[in-house]
Amino acid sequence: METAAPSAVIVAIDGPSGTGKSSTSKAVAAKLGLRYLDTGAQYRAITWWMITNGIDTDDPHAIAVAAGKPVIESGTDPAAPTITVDGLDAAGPIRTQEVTSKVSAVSAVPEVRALITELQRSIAAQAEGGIVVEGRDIGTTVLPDADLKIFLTASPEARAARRNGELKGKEATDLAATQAALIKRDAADSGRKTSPLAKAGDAVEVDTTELTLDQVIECVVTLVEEKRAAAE
Ligand SMILES: Nc1ncnc2c1ncn2[C@@H]1O[C@H](COP(=O)(O)OP(=O)(O)OP(=O)(O)O)[C@@H](O)[C@H]1O
Ligand SMILES: Nc1ccn([C@@H]2O[C@H](COP(=O)(O)O)[C@@H](O)[C@H]2O)c(=O)n1
Repeated sequence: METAAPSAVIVAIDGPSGTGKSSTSKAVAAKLGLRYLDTGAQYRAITWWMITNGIDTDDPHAIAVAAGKPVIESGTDPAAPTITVDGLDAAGPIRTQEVTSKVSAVSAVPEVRALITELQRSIAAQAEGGIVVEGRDIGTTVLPDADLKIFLTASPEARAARRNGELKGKEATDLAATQAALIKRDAADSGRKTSPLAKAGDAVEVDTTELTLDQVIECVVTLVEEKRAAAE
């Protein structure tokens, strides 16, 4: 007798910066044979395009006018996610401090959000076996009908320590400065008018402060498996 393939499942993972969304989402998708979409990378990519094309990132009107110009493509293999802008690999350039400091202003522009949201929905719709999509507004706005919504949190201290662990040897690692920068970005992302960073009413909140990454992954895998079992 043939065993039926598990049903396609759409998982939305949101939360503030440094809570473990990318690491968790990639690992969960890989373990469960799902696709993976990093929506922050898409907002970073459009921000990088604005910077390299001389658009003033403090001018929402200029950003809105240019928003439709870049072609952003995301590869959704969790083992090797990709991001290109106009066919160019943007994976490195989108992680610079300059992009990180400007991305909240660019992502707050409604025209940018409308375009990127449409792109995200079309990628999710094409993921036949299911997908894990991570960001800030996935459960609330992009995929409000997701099968499972998770909202990751962690204390600012834990998040800053994790970020500094990543930067060690590459850039200055002033813990207080790292913490201040991530709190500032969260405040901008939570305070914008159009689809701010927020927990969906039906999301499961997981505080990762005292958990290892493996424990968070295991917790989310279990929640997905429970959803799948309930749907059978
Ligand atoms: N539970 C955890 N315990 C310890 N370190 C963790 C944990 N979860 C994630 N990390 C580490 O913290 C760092 C940030 O994680 P990650 O990039 O996944 O967060 P994020 O929420 O996607 O951040 P951002 O929104 O800023 O992209 C990574 O170096 C990751 O390995
Ligand atoms: N759904 C999302 C995802 C991200 N953003 C914006 O992009 C920034 C970068 O996100 P990272 O996850 O790569 O750190 C983030 O600070 C937001 O400004 C968003 O608006 N919506």
